[in-house]
Amino acid sequence: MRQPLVAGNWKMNGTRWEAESLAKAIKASEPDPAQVEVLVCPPFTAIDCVGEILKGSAIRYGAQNLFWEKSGAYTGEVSGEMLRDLGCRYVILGHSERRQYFGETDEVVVKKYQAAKRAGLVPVVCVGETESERAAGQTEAVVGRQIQALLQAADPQTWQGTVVAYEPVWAIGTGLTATPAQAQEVHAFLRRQLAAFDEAAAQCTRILYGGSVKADNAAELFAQADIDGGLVGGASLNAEEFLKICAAAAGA
Ligand SMILES: O=C[C@H](O)COP(=O)(O)O
Repeated sequence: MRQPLVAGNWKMNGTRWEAESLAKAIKASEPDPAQVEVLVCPPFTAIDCVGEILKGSAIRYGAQNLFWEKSGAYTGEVSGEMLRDLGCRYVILGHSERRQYFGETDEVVVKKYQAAKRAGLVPVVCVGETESERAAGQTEAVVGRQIQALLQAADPQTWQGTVVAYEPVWAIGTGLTATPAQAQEVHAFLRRQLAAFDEAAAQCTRILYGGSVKADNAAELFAQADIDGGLVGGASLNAEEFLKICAAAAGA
């Protein structure tokens, strides 16, 4: 039995004051942690203050990226060890926006995965195809390449906890959600890849869906057998909407 996880990716949004207000509002109506695990990933600048707000709560917080070295002359970068020092439990890796705007390759994502594990962070590794790749019938080829790059470098002994997020690029921030059937098909494909890597990993790994998840479509997505929660962008910036999505996961 996999515990549902709903993760809010706040992306590059919000002042510290706005982040505090959002965290307070989510904490005020905190979902039952026995039913759903809730994670928020503020921008680096707000991690510390959100962590303070969330003290005493079961809501987890994490980051949206890291650099793979522990420390050194890497201007502008932040290491996994620094994130742990801030109390982060999770880190999102390989988001399509990082692949698209910052040139992150599968190789870079693997290095970041290994750095997250070294630092004791739980990686949330994102995969997903573009609209043209889907139209060309390449969804499994693209998503398969992305997950295989990771699995070939990973060790089943240390995989435990790792979260995978399927985010079709064409559904991110567009209002176009994959249908539950489309999402389930890719999630089942990913779970088969995990089974070939390690049967226990296939059973335990939470595979989240991301891409225009909203309160009104969350329940039918989360009802799919291989969808274990969501990675939520825009809708995670509104506490009421985000909490409804968490409630949908709790009830799945
Ligand atoms: O990380 C979250 C995803 O990019 C989804 O974003 P969205 O919910 O705004 O489509």
